[in-house]
Amino acid sequence: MSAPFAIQLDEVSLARDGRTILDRLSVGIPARGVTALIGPNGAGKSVTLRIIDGLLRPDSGSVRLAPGRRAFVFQRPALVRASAAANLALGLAALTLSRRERAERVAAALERVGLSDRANDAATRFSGGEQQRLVLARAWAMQPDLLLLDEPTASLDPAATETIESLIAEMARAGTTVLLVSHNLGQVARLAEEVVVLSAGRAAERGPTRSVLFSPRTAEARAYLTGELPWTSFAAAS
Ligand SMILES: Nc1ncnc2c1ncn2[C@@H]1O[C@H](COP(=O)(O)OP(=O)(O)OP(=O)(O)O)[C@@H](O)[C@H]1O
Repeated sequence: MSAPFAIQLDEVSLARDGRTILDRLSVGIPARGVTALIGPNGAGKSVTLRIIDGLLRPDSGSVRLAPGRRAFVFQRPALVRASAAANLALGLAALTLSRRERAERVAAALERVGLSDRANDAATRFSGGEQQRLVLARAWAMQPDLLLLDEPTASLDPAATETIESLIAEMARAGTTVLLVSHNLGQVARLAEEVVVLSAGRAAERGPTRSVLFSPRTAEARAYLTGELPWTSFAAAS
């Protein structure tokens, strides 16, 4: 794998029910910082994350990952019917930690997302925003080398969004490779250094966040961004 990339997809294709979902997708994700994967509904963003995580196997092409621990935060929080603390401890089960270290990490993670007083409450009864804070706390406690995020703040209130964004930024600063799927372009601008625009299962464009968001070079990226940034179309109309 070329040194600066933590993830390298080469000519990855996937079809389902006779429809092409990924079309010889080739893209490298830098080891450092946050990379955002953006693009219209159905472009193949979630499928790409699932392939990277090994949940889906492509029909052809290769996926190479730098070695290390992965954490995947789904759009809908995946929690078991147990307390918040137990859900966090489960996330740490694969790590070699003493009982005391595990308890300390669980407590620190709950504290980090402002849920210390909810440690013993049933996680599946938490509100959507609380559940999402909890799954992010679980990922944080795992100290992963690679963090895959699928619209982690969709439907969260501004305060919860802020907490989650600061956690993501902190993990990236600590050396975690972050790949973020988001339609929230403000969030993409706040967090990501690099942006990849996916369109119809191909990487239509990639580059530094500001240049992709504000000066897209391709028709696919422009079409997506015009739809997503209303002020762009207002500017064009005036
Ligand atoms: N298991 C599956 N079987 C059949 N089709 C699938 C399957 N998984 C995904 N697809 C299709 O693949 C396409 C890409 O889906 P994906 O969820 O990756 O889109 P996305 O870019 O994440 O979109 P969104 O922004 O709406 O979340 C969609 O048309 C979807 O219907």
